[in-house]
Amino acid sequence: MNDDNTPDNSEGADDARPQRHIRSYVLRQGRMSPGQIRNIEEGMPRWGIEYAPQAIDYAATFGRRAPVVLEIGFGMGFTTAEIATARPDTDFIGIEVHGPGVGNMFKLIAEQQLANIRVIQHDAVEVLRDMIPDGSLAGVHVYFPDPWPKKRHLKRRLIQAPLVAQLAAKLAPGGYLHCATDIEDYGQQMLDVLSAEPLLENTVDGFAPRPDYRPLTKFEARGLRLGHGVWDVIFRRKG
Ligand SMILES: C[S@@+](CC[C@H](N)C(=O)[O-])C[C@H]1O[C@@H](n2cnc3c(N)ncnc32)[C@H](O)[C@@H]1O
Repeated sequence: MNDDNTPDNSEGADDARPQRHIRSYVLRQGRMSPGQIRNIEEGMPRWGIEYAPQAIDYAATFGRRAPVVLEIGFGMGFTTAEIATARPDTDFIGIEVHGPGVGNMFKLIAEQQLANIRVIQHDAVEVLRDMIPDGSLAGVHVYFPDPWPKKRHLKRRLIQAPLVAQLAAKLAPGGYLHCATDIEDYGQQMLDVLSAEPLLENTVDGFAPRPDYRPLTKFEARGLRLGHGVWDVIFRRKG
């Protein structure tokens, strides 16, 4: 990632190594301020979940039984905090690889005393595979995933058939998968891939109107400044 957390144009040093799966990000450590480092050191033991190849016990993690919504790639966490504040009866697990974003998420949790957010700093693909039980989620949010606009980078996009099949399997019947993007062809890709997943059905005909519960995200605002449109895609698990 570049410093502004957008994909850069290089292939990244990790491309030469054998990989278990194609990464949807290139990790740049970026410049972590002492404050951000402190936020992570203080936040991780309280609201962090360390990656481990072991299913998360939601009740033990949150100290209650409530619907659980997973967010992939929360960026700086502002949207996550706003949604979690508006939905106190739902628990949220946010996954993000970018250190400054994770630090900021912990800062927001501490400042706003948000009891219903936990954070995992790890590749979402591995977290899904190893830590999220099948049929356990009330919803999944994937807001403005890295667009990877160059043709040779399209394979890095998150929303592709194998991941969507995995996400669908993690949803409880009736649970929803909500993706949004400001890149038109990625929006169409989202609609096509979700439509082709047998476990899912569209909540509307085609693209969804932006639902009230989704605030403007940082990357959405950036896209709007650049004159982009916005495409929301919301499907439910059948059954
Ligand atoms: C373009 S930003 C959007 C951030 C935020 N959702 C927003 O709308 O402002 C995409 C984020 O996804 C994160 N990301 C990309 N691939 C990821 C992965 N496999 N696991 C976890 N986070 C990932 C990136 O680090 C980045 O912060």
